[in-house]
Amino acid sequence: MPPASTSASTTGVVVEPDHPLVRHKLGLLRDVTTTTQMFRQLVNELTLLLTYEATKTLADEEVEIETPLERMAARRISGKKVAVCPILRAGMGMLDGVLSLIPGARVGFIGMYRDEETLQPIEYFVKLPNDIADRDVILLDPMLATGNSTAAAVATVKAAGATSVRLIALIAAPEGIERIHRDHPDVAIVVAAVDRGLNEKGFIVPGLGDAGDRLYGTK
Ligand SMILES: O=P(O)(O)OC[C@H]1O[C@H](OP(=O)(O)OP(=O)(O)O)[C@H](O)[C@@H]1O
Ligand SMILES: O=c1cc[nH]c(=O)[nH]1
Ligand SMILES: [Mg+2]
Repeated sequence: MPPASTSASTTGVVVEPDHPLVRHKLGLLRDVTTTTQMFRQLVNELTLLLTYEATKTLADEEVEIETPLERMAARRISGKKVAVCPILRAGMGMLDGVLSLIPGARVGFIGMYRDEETLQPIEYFVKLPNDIADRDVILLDPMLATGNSTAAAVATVKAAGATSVRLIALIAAPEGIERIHRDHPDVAIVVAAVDRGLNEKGFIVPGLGDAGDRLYGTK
């Protein structure tokens, strides 16, 4: 018998789905010979798989429905609605993947790039749903490197009233995870892989390079 209502805490959890499809697609994504077109498609597919993981803790409840044959108890997502917030640019590549599974989600945008010298984030655009305080927020960014950008984005949505925040990323460095755990221990992280670390320029190694440039064919 399923519970009448489910709602699990996501506090501080790092989920790395152990799945052959995730491993296979991530290997293709990292490969330097992968084309822009293929890269975009893989980001979309990986995001779909990670969204399945990231939404496992959304609350659901019992509802009575009628099939063509009889009445039955079904389950329906309850409680807060979702706001998806990509961190521009690279997070935009993940947006359609989430929206194809949660088509009714509201979308907020956080424009941010990291200064190449200081590795500090520079915010250049923010547009969030007015009722973000009442929503489960899913932040999207393929790369969690130093964690400076994600930490700033979490602060931005919290300043707007958000109290439930998750991050979906594709690759993280241990340094980035530590940073989020330290500054925002309530934020759950779902990531396809945690890599070895950062190089002297703050890039994740082995990583995949610059996610935004690979998504959009810049540089
Ligand atoms: O964890 P951090 O050290 O902050 O690094 C990660 C950030 O760097 C990349 O964005 P970038 O600055 O390249 O902007 P872009 O998406 O416009 O390319 C990436 O998409 C993250 O936002
Ligand atoms: O490895 C990295 C680090 C930051 N941003 C990226 O796109 N890649
Ligand atoms: Mg970039």
